[in-house]
Amino acid sequence: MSGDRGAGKGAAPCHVVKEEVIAEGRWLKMEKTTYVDGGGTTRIWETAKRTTRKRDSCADGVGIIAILKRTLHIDCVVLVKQFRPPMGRHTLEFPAGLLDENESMEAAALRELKEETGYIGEVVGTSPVSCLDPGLSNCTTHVVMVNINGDDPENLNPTQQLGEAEFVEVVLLPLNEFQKKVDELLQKEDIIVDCKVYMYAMGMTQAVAKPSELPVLKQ
Ligand SMILES: Nc1nc(=O)[nH]c2c1ncn2[C@H]1C[C@H](O)[C@@H](COP(=O)(O)OP(=O)(O)O)O1
Repeated sequence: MSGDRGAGKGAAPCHVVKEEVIAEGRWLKMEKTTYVDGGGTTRIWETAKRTTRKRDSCADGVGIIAILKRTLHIDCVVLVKQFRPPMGRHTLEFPAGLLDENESMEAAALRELKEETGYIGEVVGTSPVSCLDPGLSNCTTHVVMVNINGDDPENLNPTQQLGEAEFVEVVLLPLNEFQKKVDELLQKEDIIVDCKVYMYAMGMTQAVAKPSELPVLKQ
């Protein structure tokens, strides 16, 4: 991006001046953030934060892209459906959860996957710390890629380890038709899909799109 208002060369250094807590609960707080914008003007932003972020941690939690691999089966993406009070309805999400004190993202991902789905997996990739809704909050996550060996005896009858107030349904959708199957589920049920899940679905569709679908080759 070029010009005076961009965040690049020549822009005034944007920075936060102060953060004042306006309201605080058990899990969340709201702050008034005073900052200097790219034009050098001091402004106010309303910011939501989790109260649970651990000291020395730059992430609040982990999200898990878990692929269930079984002999003679199409690979499946492991999703969870649960009632989310802020949405007032059920959501379709990747398994996810908050980091415990001194817990690595890999350990948190495998723990949350076991708790929410019953599956035991193996970490095959991790994302850098990434923001979730930066216009609203400082919430951050690591996305952790996990493979599940569905032929392993410990994964034949997966048993969730849910807390008393947790009601999580596991949903398996085939990777090769992922976007189509998500769309079908959304048509059938009154649920809302998490943005990360739908972006993954769109990305998978794009990744397997045939060269003949390029506009220049389409006749
Ligand atoms: N914003 C929240 N409000 C609550 O009233 N309770 C909350 C909030 N965020 C988390 N929690 C509670 C719910 C669970 O008991 C624990 C841990 O949640 P976790 O499983 O790690 O994460 P999610 O799957 O994203 O809920 O925190």
